Amino acid sequence: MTNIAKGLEGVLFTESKLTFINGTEGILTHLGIPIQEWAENSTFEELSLALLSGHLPTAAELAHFDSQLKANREIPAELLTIIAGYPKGISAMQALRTAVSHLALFDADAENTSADARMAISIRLIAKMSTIIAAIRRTQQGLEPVAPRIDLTHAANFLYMLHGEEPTPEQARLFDIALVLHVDHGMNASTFTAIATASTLSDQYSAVVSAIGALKGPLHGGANEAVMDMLDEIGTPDKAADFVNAKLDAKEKIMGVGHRVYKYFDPRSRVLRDYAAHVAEKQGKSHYYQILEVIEKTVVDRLSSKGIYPNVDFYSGTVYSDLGIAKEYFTPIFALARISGWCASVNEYERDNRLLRPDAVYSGAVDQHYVELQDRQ
Ligand SMILES: CC(=O)SCCNC(=O)CCNC(=O)[C@H](O)C(C)(C)COP(=O)(O)OP(=O)(O)OC[C@H]1O[C@@H](n2cnc3c(N)ncnc32)[C@H](O)[C@@H]1OP(=O)(O)O
Ligand SMILES: O=C([O-])CC(=O)C(=O)O
Repeated sequence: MTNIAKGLEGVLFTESKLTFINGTEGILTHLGIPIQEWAENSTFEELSLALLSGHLPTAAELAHFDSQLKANREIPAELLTIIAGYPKGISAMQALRTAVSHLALFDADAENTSADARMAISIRLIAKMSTIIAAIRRTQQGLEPVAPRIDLTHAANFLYMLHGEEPTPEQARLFDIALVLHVDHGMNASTFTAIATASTLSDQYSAVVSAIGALKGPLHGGANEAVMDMLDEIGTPDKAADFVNAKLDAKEKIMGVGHRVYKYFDPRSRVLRDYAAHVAEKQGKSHYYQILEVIEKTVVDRLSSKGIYPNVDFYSGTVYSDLGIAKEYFTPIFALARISGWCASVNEYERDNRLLRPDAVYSGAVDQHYVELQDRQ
């Protein structure tokens, strides 16, 4: 009997120096540094550069990278016109996937797959992703896009372009922490997809467009929006426990919980919960946070014996919602952060590339012969 690793669970296909996860103890590190330390001390810009370069950058390296990102924030005017012409009411992830593909058409070097070109395109993509997402949101609302500012951090500039007004320093920092928490996560489905595409020696844009498609699904990045749908469906905290129990009795999944690798609390969900709690406390407990507290307790009571706990998507939506972000944009925001992890992982893999090509056990018919159309039953 041949063993099949369904869902590729536990299959090791490469080495990586970027991210380590211990799923039983709920530990996540980047370059050996715990995620909690990155969240507390670092920024999206710094973690992105650390993963792209493989080391903790010096102040001069970080300043240079920051200036490169700022210089690359603008997107072509033609692309803005294309984005503004997308049909109204489309899903934000569909729009993002298409817009990044369109962006490649305006990059004369898009199909250059040398290591230097991949790095330069990575920087352009990281910088422009925020401008694209904000432009999609605003044009979908019938508003004018807001041009990026170079005097703001990556996080603050995104909120500024999205809302058309500068965030407070506290809002900008909270959003930056959320980005830091989402930058990378080992061989998750979208990173694996990006690597699989690049392993054919396809270009960086194609790898990222593939990854956006993989992130979109509700079993992966799309779960953050699905959590908010669930909270809206539940409505009030007193209904949360019954809702969860009924779902589990019907053998249905609760969104934002469970993970292929973590069989304990996802450490990112703990950081996000603390911030969500802090904001809820300050603003008078938001009903979303209160519902999540009940869901978490019910899930842990019923499913911790199966290793099912809240994941990163569980609390992120309440934090974004507190920042005035519509739920359709939660998954694009995941992409806004993960773009750095995708690019860093692709660039690392490409240094010693081998075509990714797994196999399947054939279980179909054998010894058959072609039957003429008129002779078939
Ligand atoms: C950023 C991220 O991608 S984090 C993940 C985001 N996704 C979600 O939150 C969606 C909800 N969660 C899930 O669907 C899953 O936990 C996944 C897809 C994340 C991981 O799935 P897998 O490792 O393939 O586990 P699988 O789906 O096979 O489930 C294993 C068992 O746990 C149960 N289980 C897993 N997740 C859940 C859940 N969210 N709610 C209830 N039960 C669950 C399954 O029903 C199954 O039970 P069984 O053995 O009795 O049949
Ligand atoms: O690692 C995974 O499978 C999913 C995940 O948490 C992530 O991509 O952040």
